[in-house]
Amino acid sequence: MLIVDRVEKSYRKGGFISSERQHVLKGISFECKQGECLGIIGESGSGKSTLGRLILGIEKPNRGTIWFEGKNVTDRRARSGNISAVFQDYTSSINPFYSVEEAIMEPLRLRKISKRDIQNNIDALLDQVGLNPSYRKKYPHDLSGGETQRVCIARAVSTEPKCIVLDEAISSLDGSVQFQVLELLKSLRNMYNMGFIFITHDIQAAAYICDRVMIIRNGQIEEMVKVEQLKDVQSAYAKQLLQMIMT
Ligand SMILES: Nc1ncnc2c1ncn2[C@@H]1O[C@H](COP(=O)(O)OP(=O)(O)OP(=O)(O)O)[C@@H](O)[C@H]1O
Repeated sequence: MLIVDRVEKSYRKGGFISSERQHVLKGISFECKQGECLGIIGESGSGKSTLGRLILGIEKPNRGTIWFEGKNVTDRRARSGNISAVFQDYTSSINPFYSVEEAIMEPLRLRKISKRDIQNNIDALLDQVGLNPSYRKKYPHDLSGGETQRVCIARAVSTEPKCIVLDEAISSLDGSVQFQVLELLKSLRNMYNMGFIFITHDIQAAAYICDRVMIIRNGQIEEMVKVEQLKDVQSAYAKQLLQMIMT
């Protein structure tokens, strides 16, 4: 489904006049199957979010290609409705002037779906994320963090994408709410057979939801392991990182 092929990304260091560049991703290649959940773990600044943005097609790689079902993700038609995202900062993910229903409707409006179907969809989506229809008319300031993130998730699944990039999507939530949202993601994944790219610092959350985990270091893949083998990682760096995250 998703093929990341020798992707490189660099940014200009120190403003527009500088010719020096910071190489953030240095030849990343991996594949992700339909319905698979791939965790991405790494130290702060290792390039996880940059990789997430490239998969979403928000930014372009300097070298290499990201293919989604045979099409380059930089082509909007390849990703439209097929790949969506949930970010850590749910407060800025939703327009504060949009009601819950308007926020969920946003991606659906771009598709040729009748108004009536959209309305019916909203109730079903709210139900799937554990919110009752009374939430339709609420605004972000009326919602708790967990409820807002549920709305973001409802919006992300509204087009029934094949893949969702979740970038630290549960990190800003309290412990018990984190678990509820993880459970929700797990059940939605089974319901829609969608794949997740799960970017996180939370090894326990990754172990709970992911099939495989990629450990990234300085813009390169250090190790890729099946979740059952997380405790048997090979490289000294991966061992140290996992130890550090767990304590
Ligand atoms: N738009 C940008 N312009 C310049 N530098 C950037 C840009 N985006 C990211 N970087 C740099 O790229 C590096 C990797 O950033 P990235 O956000 O991908 O790391 P990360 O692994 O997601 O970190 P964290 O866990 O802290 O979120 C950082 O040094 C960051 O400053």
